[in-house]
Amino acid sequence: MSVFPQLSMKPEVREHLSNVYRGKEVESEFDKDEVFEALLSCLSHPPLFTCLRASTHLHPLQEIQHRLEQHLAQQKRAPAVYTHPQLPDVLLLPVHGPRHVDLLASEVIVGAQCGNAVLRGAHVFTPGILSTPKYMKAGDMVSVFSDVEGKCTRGAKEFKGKKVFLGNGISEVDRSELFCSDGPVKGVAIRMTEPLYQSPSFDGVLTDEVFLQNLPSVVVGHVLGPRPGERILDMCAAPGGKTTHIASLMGNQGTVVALEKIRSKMEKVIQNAKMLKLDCIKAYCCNSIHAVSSDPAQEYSASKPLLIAIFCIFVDGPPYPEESFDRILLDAPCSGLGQRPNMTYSWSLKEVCSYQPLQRKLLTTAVRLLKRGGVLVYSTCTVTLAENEEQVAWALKTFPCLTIEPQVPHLGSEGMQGAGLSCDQRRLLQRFRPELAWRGAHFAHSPESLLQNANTDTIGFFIAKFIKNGEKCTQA
Ligand SMILES: C[S@@+](CC[C@H](N)C(=O)[O-])C[C@H]1O[C@@H](n2cnc3c(N)ncnc32)[C@H](O)[C@@H]1O
Repeated sequence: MSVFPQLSMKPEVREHLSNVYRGKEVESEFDKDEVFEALLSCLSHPPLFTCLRASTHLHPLQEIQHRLEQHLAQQKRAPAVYTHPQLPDVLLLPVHGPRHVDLLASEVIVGAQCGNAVLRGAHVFTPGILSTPKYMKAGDMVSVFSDVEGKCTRGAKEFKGKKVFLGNGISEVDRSELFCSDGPVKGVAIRMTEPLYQSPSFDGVLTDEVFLQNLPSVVVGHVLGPRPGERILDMCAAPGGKTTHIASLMGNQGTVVALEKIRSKMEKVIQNAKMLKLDCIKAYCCNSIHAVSSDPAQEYSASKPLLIAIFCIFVDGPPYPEESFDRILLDAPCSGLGQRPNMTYSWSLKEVCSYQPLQRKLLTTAVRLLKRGGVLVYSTCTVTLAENEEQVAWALKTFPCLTIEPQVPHLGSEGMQGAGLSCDQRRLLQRFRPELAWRGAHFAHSPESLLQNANTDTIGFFIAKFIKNGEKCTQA
């Protein structure tokens, strides 16, 4: 059963995407039109599981699983907590839904982003609320809707536009506390008691032991394969999900340099590193395109005052000499079309297409910073060819020293056709394609049948692993 409308997008973006999935080059055992329709449907629904990465650098997985089960047992509908058969630091909680929930007379409208979070188990926090009934008081039962097209004005008392039902909850605030001149009170505004998709809220739960992370993102850390004592670069780090995973896999031994262009986001990386007790992470605010210096001494003295230069060297901040990292992760900024759930994608085709050149600049810096014999992992959470397979084809052509390598674990599908890669090359890539397993409702019966879909009913995601070979890498 599909309860939500398909992901809607500008016709030009839809056509662009449709060409990827229905293109002539694409040979498919499935009906291409059905696969494309399934993609648009599954993207507007939440994935089958909530995935938690366990802090196995601090405690054994089973201990964390046990503590989580105990914690959840205090909630009314405690879901089972499964371990993942191939990922030693993952706990999976099935998401149940869509459930039957009766509509109530009082309606609260939340922004689309807040709505997406509610579908993944969150309560409604005050900044997410756009509209409430005129006389809403703390203690009132309300139905919560998402303003999927972004048309509702903040402070409205009703909304007649397109909205999607998310479930029922109990208000913890009066309306007057939400829309006052000095901003809303902080914290939870609506506690979701009957969500359409049932999944526990993890706000403030075992904060140093579990970290909410999509399953393909956890796979990225394992594919990178960091080892204790290595020097690793995460070029686009915030909020630090993958940075902290890398540091955890290294047993907090070695150095993980985390770069992030936006300062406030970089601070989130620091917070997460602290929360998970990972002090081998060194985070800096930096545009990673400029993170390489061919001659560090010259770079420091020519472009920075001496004191800043000495400070940079002392704190190990960017820029870095060529070939100075054992492994590099480029979890690139991207068009984000694989994110779930998402009911409206508002970007223009120009915006979607703007990422390919940026990703190429970042890839170029990554290749320069990587040691010979080192590993580069490139990943995105989008489903376009241009940002995924086409980037791999471009990188192989531009940097003859790069080869693509098998990935362990390989839980997704192979890379898609249409970018000129050979069959063997595509087999080495990893694409998570939820559309291939899309069934609609999340009510599998046995744990086995449920877990069978854990690796497929995920967000849309792409991973490529490269090795930089012996020869000095000059751009072709
Ligand atoms: C896909 S997100 C990274 C998610 C992160 N790896 C994680 O798992 O938590 C991409 C991040 O790259 C940052 N970013 C974009 N352009 C950048 C650049 N030129 N240099 C450094 N960071 C950049 C964005 O601000 C964003 O936080």
